[in-house]
Order: sequence, then structure tokens, then C-alpha cells
Amino acid sequence: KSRNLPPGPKPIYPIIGNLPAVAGKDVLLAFREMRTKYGDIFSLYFGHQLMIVINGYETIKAVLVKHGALFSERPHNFLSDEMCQGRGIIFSTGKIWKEQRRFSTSAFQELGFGKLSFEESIKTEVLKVLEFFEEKQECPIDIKECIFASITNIIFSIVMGKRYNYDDPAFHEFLLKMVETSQLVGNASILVNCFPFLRYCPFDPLKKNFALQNRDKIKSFFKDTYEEHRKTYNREYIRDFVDLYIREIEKNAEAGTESTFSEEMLNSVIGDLFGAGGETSTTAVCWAFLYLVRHPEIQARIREEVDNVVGPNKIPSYSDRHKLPFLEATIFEVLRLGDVVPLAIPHAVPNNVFFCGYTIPKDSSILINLNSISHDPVLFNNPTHFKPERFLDSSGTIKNVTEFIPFSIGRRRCIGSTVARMELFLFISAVLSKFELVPPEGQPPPDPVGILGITNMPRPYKLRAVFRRNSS
Ligand code: HEM
Repeated sequence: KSRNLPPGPKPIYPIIGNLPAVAGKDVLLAFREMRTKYGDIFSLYFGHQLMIVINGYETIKAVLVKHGALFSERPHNFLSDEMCQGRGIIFSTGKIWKEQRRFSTSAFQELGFGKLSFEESIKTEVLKVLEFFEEKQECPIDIKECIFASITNIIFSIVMGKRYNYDDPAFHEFLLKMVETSQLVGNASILVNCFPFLRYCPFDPLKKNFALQNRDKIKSFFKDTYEEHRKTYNREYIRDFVDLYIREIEKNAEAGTESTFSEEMLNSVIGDLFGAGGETSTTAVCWAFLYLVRHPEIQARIREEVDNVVGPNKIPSYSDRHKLPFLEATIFEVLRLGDVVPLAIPHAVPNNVFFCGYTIPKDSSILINLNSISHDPVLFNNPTHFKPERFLDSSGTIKNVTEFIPFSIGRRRCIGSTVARMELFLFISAVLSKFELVPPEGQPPPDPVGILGITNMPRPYKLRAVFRRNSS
């Protein structure tokens, strides 16, 4: 209190702080209750780490947009510091972050974010998923692995201009390392916050060495690609993200300007694109299929809309989306209710900041509670109901809801939102053009319950992809 911190539950436990108030519970629900009690800005301790939780659209907008220059740092975290060493986009700050983020955003635009080339990469993978569903012959499928593989291949294709066969052992190894690393970093971050002494313990209780080895294996995967690209690089014929990056390195070298672009940095940026774009999009597609299994009437309505616009059994192009408002509304509703990254990525301030009457300390971790918007009953009537119509106006046109920000806002907002929306559009429309998604025989539809890690992933579930009755 003496530090003029935002209000919050008392950290009654000396080592673990307020962790018992949230551990093993529905964290998002616990935050909703705390917001009712303490207001839009509250604080609590996860172990030694002070968390400031920001809630509600207006307060979030004030933090990320009006005061965005102050609130766009990232907190220091034992493992992410070791893993990223200040490089890349997600956990970098200052000049490195500015240059690498600006380059990546414009590279995506140049390569065709929202244009044909990305669409082709996504369609190639979507067709592979259709083949996989076909092979399964209407048997129950746990879709997560297959969706993760195809989303990862989309990133490979955009970034390095290549894809892997799903049964390629090297590709499997890569997927495994990505999953393991994400889990390790998540677990270790929680543990070290509660028990800071663990970082000094022998026998590597945080599995730091394992995580670092994984990082190096993932990076060696990228390194070969860089060397291959260098050999075949042609300035006049840019193929992918890596080529654009090589062009940038050369440009800076020729101009003799000091820059943050290097092979090492490229490795980190690529790692971030896989890290930020893999699990998130996989989670979103898994939620989409879960809600579709639960709502056969919505499947029927999307199918009817797509059939009317592009014809039966055909996959629409992303440019058709304006003629497919119900499909678009369904994608918005999946992103809202699925709440893929409900607490964004933690933000931080460079110095103690005075905000709304409170001190936000330099060493605090600021959680942007996007869930407080997506589940706000004032903005979204009956927020726990899956209702795509809420995003349509009375004439059936898409309604722009300014407060709806699943990709966050401000300087740190997601740079992959267009590709993510394109993926959802093509996965849903392609799968429904050929299949009906139903629960395994004799079983109820999967419950819409999430497991909160970095993303809010649905609990594992199985579905059956049954050939559409009038499908060719
Ligand atoms: C449904 C899928 C996705 C969702 C819901 C999502 C959401 C988010 C959110 C909430 C943030 C944090 C913003 C903040 O800190 O305020 C973020 C950051 C980021 N996202 Fe996404 N994302 C998705 C897919 C992607 C994809 C496909 C890519 C790239 C291929 C990507 C790249 C990034 C990067 C690089 C950042 C860090 C930005 C920075 O720190 O400056 N994301 N995303």
C-alpha cells in the first residue's frame, strides 16, 4: 500500500503471494471477480512477481494507445531473457524491437499479406488437411496435431518458401521441440516467480539447459535454410521472408549504416514468427471446429452461404469474404469466445509510471486482460453464448465492433492478424465444403472448456469428419 500500488488481494503467503487465489482455478473467472471488487486496475503477486492487471476497453486503450509509448516494454523473465537474449520481436525492446518489427510488418505486406501468395500457401495446407480427414474414413480424429503441423507448414512456406511432408521425421522433431519449448518456458516462468532460488539450484530443476538445447536445435533448423538461401539469392527475384532479410542485411552493409540486422537476429525473428503464429492459429482453428461440432445449424448456414456465392463443394477465395458475412461473423465469434490469447503478452514500463492515481512499478508485469472485453456483458449480450449474429447488423452486413480487439491494439499489437483471419476463413470454408463435423458416435459434443497457458487452448477432443451428403 505504501508503494501506492493499485488495490488487490493481500499477498498473505510469504513465498507464493496470491498464487493460491488463482492456482488450479479458472484464472480468467478469478480475475473477473477481482475486477468487480477492486476495479479496472488491480494488482496481485504471483510469487515474488508483482502483476498489474488492466481491464475493460477504455482502460486498456488508455494504456496501450494513449500511453502506449510508456507501456510497450516487456518484463524481464528469467527464461525468456536467456532464450531470446534481447533479440527478435516478441521480447525485444528499444532499437532492436523497432527495426525488427517494422521490417517484419513491411515484409509481410510486400510478400502478400492479404494477397494471393499467402492464400496459396494456406490453401496448399488446407487441402492436405482435407486429404487427412478423407483418409480417416469418418473415424474419430484428435485434430490438434494435424492442425499444428499444417499451420507450422504455412509459416515455413511464408518465411522460407518450403513445406514438409507430415511424415518427415525431421519435421516431427521440429514440431516436438516447438511444443516442448513452449511448455518448458511457461512452466519455468511460473516456478521461478514463486521460488526465485530455483535458478541457483544444481541439477537444473527448471530444465533450463534442456530448453536452451531445444532452442539451439530449432535454430539449427533455420540455419541450414539461411545458408541454402544465401547460395541461391537473387536480388531481382525475391522468394520469401528470408530473401527480404538478406536484402536488408546487404542494403545496410552497402550503406555502411549500423543496424540490428544480422543472420543471428534473423534466426531469432523467425523463431518468434513460429512461436507467435503457430500455437495461436492452431488454437483458433481448434476452437472453430469445436464450436462447429456443437452447432450443426451454424455449419449448415455457412455452407448455404458459401454454396450460394461460389457454388457447392468449392472453396471460396479470401477476396470473396465481403460476400460471406455470416462466415466472417462466425470467425469473429470464434476469436471472441475462444479468446485465444486472453491476457495478451505481458507488458512493462521502463520506469515507475503514475497512472490513474496509482504507481505502476518498473519491475511489474502488466497483464492486458483482453478477456474482460471479450466477455463484457455490456458489449456482448449473453457473452458465454456462441452467437455469430452478434457481429451482423439488421441487414446482415458485418458490424464493426471497435472494442473487439482479439489481436490487442497499439504498438505491440499482433503483426499476424491478417494471416490468422485468412487461415480461419480457408480452414472453415474448405472443411465445410466437403464434410460435416460431428461428435464421435454415441458421444455428446465436446465441452467448450479451455486450458490456460500462453494461449487458451480447448481441452483435447475428438470429432468425426463425415462426408457431406451431396459432396462429390
Ligand atoms: C488467431 C491467431 C492469433 C492471435 C489471436 C494473436 C494474438 C496476439 C496478441 C494478443 C499479441 C500480443 C499483443 C500485445 O502484447 O499487446 C500478439 C503478438 C504477436 N503476434 Fe499474434 N496472434 C495470432 C497469430 C499470429 C500470427 C499468425 C503471427 C505471425 C506469423 C503472429 C505474430 C505475432 C508477433 C510477432 C507478436 C509480437 C508483437 C510485438 O511484440 O511487437 N501472431 N498476437
